[in-house]
Amino acid sequence: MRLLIFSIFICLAYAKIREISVFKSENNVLDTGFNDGKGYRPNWRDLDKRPLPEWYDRAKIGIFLHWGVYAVPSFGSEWFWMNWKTNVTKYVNFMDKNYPPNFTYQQFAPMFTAEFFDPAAWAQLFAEAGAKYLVLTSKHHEGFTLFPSKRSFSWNAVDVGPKRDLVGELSAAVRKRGLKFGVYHSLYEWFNPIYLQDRNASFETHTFVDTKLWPDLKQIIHDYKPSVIWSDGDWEAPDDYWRSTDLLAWLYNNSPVREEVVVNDRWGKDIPGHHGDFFNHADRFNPGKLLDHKWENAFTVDKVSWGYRRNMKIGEIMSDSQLLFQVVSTVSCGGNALINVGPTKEGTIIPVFQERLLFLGKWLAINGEAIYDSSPWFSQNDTVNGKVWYTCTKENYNATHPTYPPTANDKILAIYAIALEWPKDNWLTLGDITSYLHRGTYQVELLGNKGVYLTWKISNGKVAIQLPDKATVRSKVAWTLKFTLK
Ligand SMILES: C[C@@H]1O[C@@H](Oc2ccc([N+](=O)[O-])cc2)[C@@H](O)[C@H](O)[C@@H]1O
Repeated sequence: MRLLIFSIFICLAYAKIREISVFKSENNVLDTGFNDGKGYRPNWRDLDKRPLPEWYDRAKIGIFLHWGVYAVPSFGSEWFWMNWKTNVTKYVNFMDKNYPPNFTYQQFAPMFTAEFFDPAAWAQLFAEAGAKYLVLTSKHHEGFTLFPSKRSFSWNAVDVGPKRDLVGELSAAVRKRGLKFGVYHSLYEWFNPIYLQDRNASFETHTFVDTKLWPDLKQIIHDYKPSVIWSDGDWEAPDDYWRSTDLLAWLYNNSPVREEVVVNDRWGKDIPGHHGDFFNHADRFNPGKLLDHKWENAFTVDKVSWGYRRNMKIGEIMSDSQLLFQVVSTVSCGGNALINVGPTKEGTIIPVFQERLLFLGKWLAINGEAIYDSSPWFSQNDTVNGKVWYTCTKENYNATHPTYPPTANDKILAIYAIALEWPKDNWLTLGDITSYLHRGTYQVELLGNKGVYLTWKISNGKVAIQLPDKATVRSKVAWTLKFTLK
């Protein structure tokens, strides 16, 4: 009898402890799904053990879209509202000059018309660009949602502006083209009074997180099943304010996307670069060397802004060669490239962005075998020729440690050297691959010129490879040599 009472007591105590790792959302309890030793516990040590879902490392190339009410003024950047309200001169002047005195940011929303938004055409563009996934801003710091949030009355794309579920339509369209669909989601909202209340309480209350943030994200996850959650706007508060580990445990254990979802690293102050399936670190992060964790270089074709700006100048837009430098150096170092463009309020992607993306797609159609499903090789950036970056492909490629150099167990199928500059005399000099070519067991060809084997000469630890006549070469801007065993 005493034993029985004791065990009942233990059970009750256990149930009480469990409650702590579980939190309540609007309509139901968000159970982290950790149960009886199964699943991930809501702590970073446990969450960090999760293997990276394979598709993500294989994909390498994604498209990022920053689309919201800021596309209406389309001036400065997607930080328009904040910059204006904090009296940054150029924004104040822009408003004084072009809008009546009492004009509010909310009044921009009906002008976000998206009348030309054609999700199938966008999806075709992204597929032709060679992208394998798309990340769309479901909500930026302004709080406007591109899906019908049940908690963002009259501040979402179905109630005002486009009068369409932009997340729903685009997710369906890109999936039809075989791309994975992901969402960017800003944790904080600049001017949300409930968030500001929590902030005023030194983040000791979690009302915003419990009644807005996680219910909205759950709505997104249930309705659109995103393969990427690209979190942002985390930096004002620690991860325990956001209840990040609870959300992630639920996401990994219990959510409908638990098999294939990947998340980035922006889950609270000091978390970036430490936790998450892949690391973004800072924006436009590109370390130029191997890292020991999967990472992603998120960068923007308009070098000044993530959101669309009507007054862009051509010199502020990445050139084809700058774009390829980012893609090639990133993939060589084990990263993915997430390439951002800002659509217009009318729902178009302007021709100069289309042109850059289609250029990339044409380059990948020839050189893609050095990019997709590739792994880092022993050397990343050639030590003699700094314009050359290496990748390789492996038999039994597995993405468990996607950013490591090859090990003794790896069978390398091909080594690729991608040159970002064509040598004036047609002889490409390399250092790091020289010892492989001594043996006479390798053959070298240029992607796009299949079956044409190139000759080389070795001296002083360097190899000079004779390239074909440039007029016969299909790639522009960057060229890939493929080294295989004969
Ligand atoms: C993708 C971008 O993310 C954030 O900006 C950041 C966030 C983090 C860093 N960082 O860690 O260096 C820099 C800019 C946003 O504020 C910005 O509007 C855009 O959405």
